[in-house]
Amino acid sequence: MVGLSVPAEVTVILLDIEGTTTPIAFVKDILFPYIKDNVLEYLQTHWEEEECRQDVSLLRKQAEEDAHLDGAVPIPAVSGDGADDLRQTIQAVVDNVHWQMSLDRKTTALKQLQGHMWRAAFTAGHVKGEFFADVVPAVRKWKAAGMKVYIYSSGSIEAQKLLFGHSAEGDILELFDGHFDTKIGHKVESESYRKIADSIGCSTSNILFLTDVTLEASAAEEADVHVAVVVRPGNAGLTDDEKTYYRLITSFSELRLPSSS
Ligand SMILES: CSCCC(=O)C(=O)COP(=O)(O)O
Ligand SMILES: [Mg+2]
Repeated sequence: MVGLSVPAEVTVILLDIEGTTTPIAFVKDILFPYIKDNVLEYLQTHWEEEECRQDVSLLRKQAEEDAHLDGAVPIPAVSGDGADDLRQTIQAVVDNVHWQMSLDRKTTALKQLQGHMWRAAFTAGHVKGEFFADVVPAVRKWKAAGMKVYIYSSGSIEAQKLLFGHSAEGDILELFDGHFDTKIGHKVESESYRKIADSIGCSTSNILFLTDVTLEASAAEEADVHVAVVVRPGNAGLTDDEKTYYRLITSFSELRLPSSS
């Protein structure tokens, strides 16, 4: 039978979002343009609020770390010298966000602001999370078979909960045992996967990680996590070497759990 046998020691399935559960087009054509189009107005409206202050402070710290990068956009502190100064600072934050997004950066600072901005769009029902058709039925099946299912995405945990809590298939948050984002570490660093296993309370070899990005698969594998690379319409192509080396699936339905026939 066609499919990929899940090793018997696997008790946890860890899922990436963009390119794995969800079309890249949904993120690139719906979620990201929402940020680009609304960030100026969002900052103007929420500037004095504590959550927004913290988001800007994190972006400023990130801008300091990025100062050596080509095209980096610094964010000056507000000196308190009137409306022009405030306007310039807000514009610098907008430019910084646009610059980071042009490079598809996955910094915690950018992802935190994005999560807060998407809150209004998801809760008002203007945006609904999208998943490939095989995702929800497969996750339900895995759960029924006793698997734990977690999410690990560069999108902030808050954004992940919005996506699954306000989806085209309703609120499906209950299907997941927990969520991880870049606060635990970046997805291309193997240490992140060790920390995730510690946090779940299992061994790394009890985890199967599904992702579209081979750099992430490689980092997970280095930590002794089982991996499969997910090939979806719209994903970046894989090299011939990657196609040979990694176990590939095009649908979650291809996974064969140890007890299933
Ligand atoms: C609502 S999740 C937003 C997706 C996102 O911002 C992102 O960067 C996705 O990255 P992933 O690690 O899931 O490929
Ligand atoms: Mg991905």
